[in-house]
Amino acid sequence: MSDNSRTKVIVGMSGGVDSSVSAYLLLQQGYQVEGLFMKNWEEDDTDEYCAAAQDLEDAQAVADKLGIVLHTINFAAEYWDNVFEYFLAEYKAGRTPNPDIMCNKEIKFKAFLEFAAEELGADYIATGHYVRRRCVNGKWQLLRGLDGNKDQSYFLYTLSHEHVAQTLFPVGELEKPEVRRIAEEQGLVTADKKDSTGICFIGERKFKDFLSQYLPAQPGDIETPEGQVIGRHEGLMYHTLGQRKGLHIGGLAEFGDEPWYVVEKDMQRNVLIVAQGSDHSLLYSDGLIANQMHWVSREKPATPLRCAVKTRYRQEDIPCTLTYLNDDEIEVIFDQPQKAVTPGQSAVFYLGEECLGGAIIGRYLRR
Ligand SMILES: Nc1ncnc2c1ncn2[C@@H]1O[C@H](COP(=O)(O)OP(=O)(O)OP(=O)(O)O)[C@@H](O)[C@H]1O
Repeated sequence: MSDNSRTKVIVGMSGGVDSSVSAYLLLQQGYQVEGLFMKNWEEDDTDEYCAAAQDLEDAQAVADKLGIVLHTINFAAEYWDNVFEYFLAEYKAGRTPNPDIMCNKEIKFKAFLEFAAEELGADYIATGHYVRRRCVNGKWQLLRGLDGNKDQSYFLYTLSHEHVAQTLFPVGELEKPEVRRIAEEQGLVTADKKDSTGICFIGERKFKDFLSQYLPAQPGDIETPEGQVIGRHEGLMYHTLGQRKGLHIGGLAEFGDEPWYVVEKDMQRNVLIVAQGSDHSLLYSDGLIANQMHWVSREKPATPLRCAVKTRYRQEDIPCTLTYLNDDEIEVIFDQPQKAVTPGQSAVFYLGEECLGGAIIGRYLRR
């Protein structure tokens, strides 16, 4: 086994089970390990939602149990400027952003990485993400996590091969139940802690209440694709393409009982367009246009490229063909039409186990 005792690793410790076990595994592998807890969101006085204080307490308890130092850092200003402002601007433009992807790009693999390397003398950083890496011809590739249910590569496609070279992902080689088992066996307080869900700064609050604090809502009509007004919405930003829940349409005798789905947001007219039936043709797209294309390898592959794409986390792979339209914009054509392709979300590309990179969906294509 290689001698890791001179290699310093700073583990991002969130107070969750995955990063707790990551720290433990790195110690087992003989590294010099220290933890770093980040605070990215300032709560207001009455905030009972964000569990950051509890998370810090848990991270500290795990660090104490493992006998490692836990540092703390506040990146709330960076988070606000680079993640939250983006999140608001996207919603304002009628799109559905993914702040976790931006957080990985701007905070974990920028602010955190720089701080760990420059201030804490890290040779590597580590996180509890379920992804793996491999070195091919001197270049690091990002791979899906071994546990297909937990794979988090979708959220990490903005990494470069240099980022991947500098980061260890100890739990990416394990299945989640095994991670919990290790935590239990080692008596870590996080062993049974629930996985975090949703967007961290929103927590368990109602999304609508949260967003309305920051963006003024503009009510408008709900129309059928034929232009018949069948209801009112409270603001387009509260709705996502493909959404069924929360439309409050019903009891329209002439339309029958089939549920309604959002098929378009007409930003210019402030109209929400809905259609009936979970298989309505307007829910499907043949492809998409995306921009801000990023390749983990930083080298543009030759296109057209046959690969697989995910347009959402936890989606099955969709076989597709990717073609460049210009330096930054791509067109993706699916082999089979797909439901609810959503502007603002990311399209992430794979070749087998390798996550190649991704781009932000600008619009869907319908023939
Ligand atoms: N507040 C934080 N401070 C330090 N590192 C963090 C923080 N939040 C997340 N991370 C790092 O990013 C990884 C992935 O974060 P994510 O929010 O997806 O948590 P997770 O997959 O539920 O993992 P965990 O069980 O460790 O919380 C974590 O495992 C951890 O290494």
